[in-house]
Amino acid sequence: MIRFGAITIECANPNPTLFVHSLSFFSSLLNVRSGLCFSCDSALKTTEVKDLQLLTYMDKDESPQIARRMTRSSASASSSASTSNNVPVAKVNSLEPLTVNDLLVGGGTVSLDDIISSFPGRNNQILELVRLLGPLNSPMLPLFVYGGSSAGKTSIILQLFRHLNRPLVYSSCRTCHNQRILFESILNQLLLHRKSAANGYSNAKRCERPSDFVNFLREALTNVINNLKEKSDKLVSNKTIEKEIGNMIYLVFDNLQLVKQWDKSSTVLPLLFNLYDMLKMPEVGLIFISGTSPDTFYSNMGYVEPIPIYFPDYTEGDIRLILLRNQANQKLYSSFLDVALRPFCRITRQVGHLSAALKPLYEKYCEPLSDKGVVPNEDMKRRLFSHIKPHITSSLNEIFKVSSLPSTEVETCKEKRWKANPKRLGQLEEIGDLDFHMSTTAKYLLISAFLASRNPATLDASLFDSKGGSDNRKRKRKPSEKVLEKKESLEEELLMKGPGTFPLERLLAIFQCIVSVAEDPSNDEEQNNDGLGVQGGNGGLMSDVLLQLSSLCNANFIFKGRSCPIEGSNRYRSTISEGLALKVARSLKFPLSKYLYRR
Ligand SMILES: Nc1ncnc2c1ncn2[C@@H]1O[C@H](COP(=O)(O)OP(=O)(O)OP(=O)(O)O)[C@@H](O)[C@H]1O
Repeated sequence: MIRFGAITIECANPNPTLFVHSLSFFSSLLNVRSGLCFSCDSALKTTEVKDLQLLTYMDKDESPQIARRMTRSSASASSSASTSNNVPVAKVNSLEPLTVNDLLVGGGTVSLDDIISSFPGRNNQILELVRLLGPLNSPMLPLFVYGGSSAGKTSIILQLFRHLNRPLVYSSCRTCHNQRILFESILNQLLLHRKSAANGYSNAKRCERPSDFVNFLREALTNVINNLKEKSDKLVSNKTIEKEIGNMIYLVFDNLQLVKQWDKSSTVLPLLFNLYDMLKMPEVGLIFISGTSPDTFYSNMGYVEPIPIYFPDYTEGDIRLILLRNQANQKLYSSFLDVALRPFCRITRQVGHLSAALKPLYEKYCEPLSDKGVVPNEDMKRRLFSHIKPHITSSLNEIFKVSSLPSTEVETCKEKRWKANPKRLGQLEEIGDLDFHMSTTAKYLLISAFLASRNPATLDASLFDSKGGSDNRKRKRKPSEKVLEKKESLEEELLMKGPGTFPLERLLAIFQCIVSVAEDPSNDEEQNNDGLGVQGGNGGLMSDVLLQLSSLCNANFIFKGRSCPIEGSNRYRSTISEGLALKVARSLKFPLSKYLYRR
C-alpha cells in the first residue's frame, strides 16, 4: 500500500475490481504484467489488484487517506487499456449516473477462442462454465468454482462474463473482510451507487444484519432485473443492434474460504448458500469461488449444494505454455524453461510466483547474448545454462519463501476443519484427489514423513542413493536366505508397531533426497546441488521447511511427540494412510512405491 503513488482518481464504475481485472487481462495479453497496475511484480499483482477493491470500497471512516488512490502507472494503464480497446472502462472523475451497463465487465468484446487461448490448460473448465451459465436468460443452479491459488478462477470467470456481456456483481471476501462490508459492497453495486465526495463516501445502505441484507438484496435485485427487462424490451422495439445483455444478474463471491476466518459467528456462509432457496429468483445466478474444496463448507445444512467446478493444479506442460505466451523469442525462452522450469515447479505451481521468480533468471540467461532474437544451438544452450547455474539455488530459495506463505491459508483451513472433526480424516482421504491444496514442499514433506514412519531407518541408505534416487542396483541384487529372513521379521515387527517414530534429522535427510530425484535437468551437471537447494548451510530455507513441518503437525498430518529423554529431541510420526500418501505422491508424479520398503 505504501508504494501507491500520489495520483488520486475516482473510479466511477461501482465495481472497480472488474475494471482492474480487465487491466490484468490486458496486461497478460500484452505481456506487460510487471509494473502495469501497481509497479510491482506479478507475484504480488493478484493480491494488490484485489487490494484495490478494498481501497475503493473502503469506508471513509476506515481509511480516509488511502481510499480511492491509485498509482500513476495504474492511472496511465487505465487510459491505455481503454484507448487501445476504445472502451472506457472507468469514468474517471465522472459524476454521470451509473446504469446497469456499469455492471458489465469492461474492455470490449472478447471471443471465446481468445479466452481459451489466453488461458492454457483451462479449456475444459472454460467450456464447462459456458455450458453451465447457459444461453442468454437461462436460469442456473449455483456454481462452486474451486482450486488452488492463482489457478485462473477469478480471471476466467470475469473474462467469460466479458465475453457473454452479462451483468454481474463481484465481491471478494478477501477485501470485503467483514459481513457489513460484504453486504454493503453488494448493495452498492446493485443499487448503482457510487461513493463520492458529494455523498461523503457513504454507502447506499447501512446494513449489518443478515435479515436486513436479505430484504435489501431482494429489493435491489428486483429493481435491477426490472431495469434489465425494460432495457431489453427497448432494444427489441427499437431493433437496435447493440448486444443484448439479458435479464439475468449474477452475484459472484470470490475467495469464499476466507469467510471462515472473519465470520466468527458462522452466519455468513449458511446465508450465502441459502440465498438460492431464499430468493427464489430465477433471474439471479450465484457463483461461489473458493480456494478450498466444497467439503470444507457444506455440512448437510439442507441447502442446495452448488455445482462444483474444479480447477486442478497446472501440470508442468500447462505452466510451460502459460509462461511461453507473449515471449518475444519463444525458442530461446523454451530452451531456458528446459533447464529451469522443473525444479521451480517442484516448489510451486502458482503461475504468478513462477513467472516472478523466473523473470530475473531469464534476464540473466540472456545476458551473454548480444542478439536477443537468436535461435540457440546446443552449444549456446550449454553456455547459457552454465551462466545461470550459480543463480538457480538462490532463485529457488526465494520462490520457496514466497510460495510457503499462501499455502498456510489453506492449511489453516484444513487445520481448523480437522480439529473440528478429526474423525472425518477417512472421508477426506476418499476424495483425496481433489483435496490437495497444499504447497509442493508440504507434499514432499508429507511423503518424507510417511517414508520415515514406514521404512526402517537401517534401510534408508539402501533405499536412497547419494543422489537421492532409489538405488535400484542395490535393491535388485538377489538377497540371501538369511537376509530375507531378517527382512521378514523386520516387516512383521513394523506391522506390529504401526507407523514408527523418527527424529527431525532423518525426516530432513529423506526430504532432501527425494526432492533431488534424478529428473532435474541440472542434476546431470550439478550433482552437489539438489533441486530445492536444500543445503546444509542454508538456514533461511530450512526455517521454511520447519515452518511447513509445523503446519503439517498442526493439521495432524504428522504427529509430534514429546521430547525424548535420552536423545533430548522431539520425535515425529506420520499419521496418514498409504492410500493418502500414494495420492499425494501421484499429484507430484513421485514414484512413492519405489521407495517403500516391501518384502
Ligand atoms: N491458464 C492461465 N493462463 C494465463 N494466465 C493465468 C492462467 N491461470 C492463471 N493465470 C494468471 O494468474 C494470475 C492469478 O489468476 P487468478 O486471480 O484468476 O487466480 P485465482 O484462481 O482466482 O487465484 P486465487 O484463488 O488466489 O484468488 C492472473 O494474472 C491470471 O491471468
